Formats: sequence, C-alpha cells, structure tokens
Amino acid sequence: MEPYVIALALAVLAWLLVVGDLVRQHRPAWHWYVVGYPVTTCRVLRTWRRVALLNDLSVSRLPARTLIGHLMVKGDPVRPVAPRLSFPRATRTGLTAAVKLHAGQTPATYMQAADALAHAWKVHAVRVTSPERGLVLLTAMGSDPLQRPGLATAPAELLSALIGALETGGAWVVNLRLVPHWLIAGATRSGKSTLLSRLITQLAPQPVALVGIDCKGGMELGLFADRLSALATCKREAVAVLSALVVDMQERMSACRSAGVRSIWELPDKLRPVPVVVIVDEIAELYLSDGTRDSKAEAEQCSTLLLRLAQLGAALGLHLVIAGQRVGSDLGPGVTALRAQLGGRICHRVNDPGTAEMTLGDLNKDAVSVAQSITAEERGVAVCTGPDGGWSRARSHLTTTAEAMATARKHSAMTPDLPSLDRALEALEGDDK
Ligand SMILES: Nc1ncnc2c1ncn2[C@@H]1O[C@H](COP(=O)(O)OP(=O)(O)OP(=O)(O)O)[C@@H](O)[C@H]1O
Repeated sequence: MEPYVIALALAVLAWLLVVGDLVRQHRPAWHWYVVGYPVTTCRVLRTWRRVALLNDLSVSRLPARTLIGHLMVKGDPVRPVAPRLSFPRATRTGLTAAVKLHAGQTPATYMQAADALAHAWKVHAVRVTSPERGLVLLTAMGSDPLQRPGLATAPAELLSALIGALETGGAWVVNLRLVPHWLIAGATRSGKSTLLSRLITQLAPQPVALVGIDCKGGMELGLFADRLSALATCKREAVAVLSALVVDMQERMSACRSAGVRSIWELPDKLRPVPVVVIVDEIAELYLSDGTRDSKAEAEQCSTLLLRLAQLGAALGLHLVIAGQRVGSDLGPGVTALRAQLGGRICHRVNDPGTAEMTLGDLNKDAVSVAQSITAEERGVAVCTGPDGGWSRARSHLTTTAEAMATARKHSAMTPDLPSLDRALEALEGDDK
C-alpha cells in the first residue's frame, strides 16, 4: 500500500479517536440531535410494548371474567394493549413522549415504572409528569443535564433569588414571597455553603435585612458581615437575636392590626417595615447542649423562638433559611414541629438516610430516593421542592466565597439598621464586662 494512504488512514483514525473522545466527554448539543435522539427514538418505539407489558402499563380490553355456557370463567385476559404513545419529540438534552392513559390508570403507575423505562431506553433518567387529566408526559434525559447546567435566567423580584438550574433546564428560584421558610440539608462538601453564598449574593442588592446565626463562631456567615444587619456567633447571642426578632414581630403585628391589614405587604409603602431574612448555618449547633442547665435552657429557647418566627413570621416579612448537615428528631423535640413550618426544602448529598427522609420524606417518597442517590462528585446538586408542591433535581451556580464577599461589600451601604437587634447584642457585651 502507498505510504501516503497509510498516513491518511492513521490520521483519520487519530482524528476519530481524539474527536470521538472529546464528543464522548463533553457531549455537545449537536451530538444528541445527530446521534442520541434518532437512536433513542428507535429504542423507545421498539421496546414500548414490551416495557409497558412488563411494568403493568398494558391493559386488556377483554373482561377478566366471562360466561362459557353455564360456567363463569375468571382469569387474566390475554393480549393486553399498551397505552398509546406519541412519537418522541427531541428536546435540548433528551426527548419527550406523551402517553394516553387507559381508563382506570393513574400517573402513579408510570412513576413506578420510570426506572425500568430509563434502563430500557438507556438514558440517564425518565421523569413522569401529568400536564393534563388522562395524559402523562415521559421526559427522557440523554445525559445528566446537571453535569454542565446552562446559565438559567429569571425575572428579578423582591425576596426572590436565582439559585441555579433545574434538571429540566429551567431556572432554580428560591422565592421567599411564595415559600417563606426553607430547610437546607447537606453533608460536608455537598455544596451547602455555596448555596447560602449564592442566596446572599442574590439578596444583597435588594432592600432586605439579612440576619446571620452561625454558631460555628461565625466562620461561614462572618464572611458576609458587611451586608448582615446582625450576626450571632454563639448560642447565647442567637437567643438574644431571636428574642429581639420575636419582639420586632409583635410590633409588626400591632402595626398590621392598627392599619386593619393581614400582612405587611398590604401596608402603605411608608409604613411597611423592611423584610428580614434570618439565615441559620448549622441548626444542630442551636439544638445541642453540653448537658449544663444553662445550655439546655438556651437550646430550648432557640427552639421555641425559631418555631414562633416560623409560625407567625411569613405574613410579617420575617423569613427563615435554616441549613444543617444533619436534621433529625433526635436534635430536640421542636425540630419536627419546626420542619413542618419550613415549606421549602433543599436536600444535597447527605450521610444518613434519616436526614433525607426528614427533609423530603413528608413531601415525596420518590424525592428521598433521588436525594440519596446524589454522589460525592455531584457537588452543588440537590433535590429541591417547587412552589407547586413538586420536586426536581437541581444544581446551584458555583459562587465562590470571594465573589460572595465582594458582592456583600459592594452592597454594604444598603444594609438596613435593626436597632433592637444591635441593642440585644450590645446588652450581652455589657453583661460580659
Ligand atoms: N454548584 C456547584 N457547582 C460546582 N461545584 C460546587 C458547587 N457547589 C459546591 N461546589 C464545590 O464543592 C466544594 C464544597 O462546597 P461547600 O463548601 O459549599 O460545601 P459544604 O456542604 O458547605 O461543606 P462544609 O459543610 O464543609 O462547609 C466547593 O469548594 C466547591 O468547589
């Protein structure tokens, strides 16, 4: 063979290896349209009947009992029919197909079969939603969209923070006006602090007071002190700050009562107090005691005060964002009651199933198993609840500590004064002298 032909063949081979490897690693958008979508569509259409049959999605039109002569015969009818599947449509990262439910079927059966569908179609995951009665939408994702989430955008709104991107490609937004209180769980190095940094970065330019409670000596939230109206760094200070906030809450209540309104948002602009977001980093530090009577009393006070703020604060512009590595009823009797008030939930990778169960279990069992499957490499990935009661996998935008500190510094002039909190902290300093 001519040497130039061999050289050309080797060059083509090298190109295929290099480009093929790049495509496999980075999976550009066109790769899905050109290769993934046609292959997966063929697989979906080829396997649908069998998968539907094996997962009890097919239903026979024949009755389960019939009369033969004078005999009533009961049994499993033959030839079950698979539900009607629309032709799969390509999306940016996968495909969607609508299924018309047989009479008597509910989307729950399809949700149970989602894992089997993902295996049969060789895709990353299949999510099942029901956009209208009698119809389910199967969304297959060719690869994990959260490996390289796009930059989502969302309209800027008061008390709303764009945290990152949802698995569906939409924006992951924490809107405190829609869901006033949040619980964030995550093991060490799961991305919890990055998410809090992102939240602070997003709220810093807004006319909102941020109050930090960080009983790890202020190591985490102390970095954003420039934009915090108050920062408690130990349990004693936390009790003082929370007590002052409860007093402030009562003043807001009487302001609403005198104006004859039910929430501060109905007050005229001039009278409306500034909304306050209380960020607690490491809830366990508030609830645990070292066994001494003082420490136990402080833990109980913290629990009661947080619960009061959670119960009454929403309409009065007082919001809680509570983060912790581990959340369990063993922390104290008030934890389960507090959790019930924290409507928004975010669960990163956690070390124990109990924390995932505590964070999401009362809302959705499927979400718990998805949260438990988050690996150590998937930093910043979490299962979050939405305002509609649903849940989704999501990933926060990576916000470095330096970026968050710079934003806090930049907007430090916007930090509202909360004199009652300052007075409470100064009184503690006075007692110490
Ligand atoms: N959304 C993200 N995308 C990419 N990387 C992330 C993301 N979130 C976090 N990380 C990476 O994970 C590392 C750990 O994140 P982070 O410090 O937020 O974890 P943590 O849960 O707060 O841990 P700890 O409890 O020890 O403070 C960070 O250094 C960051 O590089």
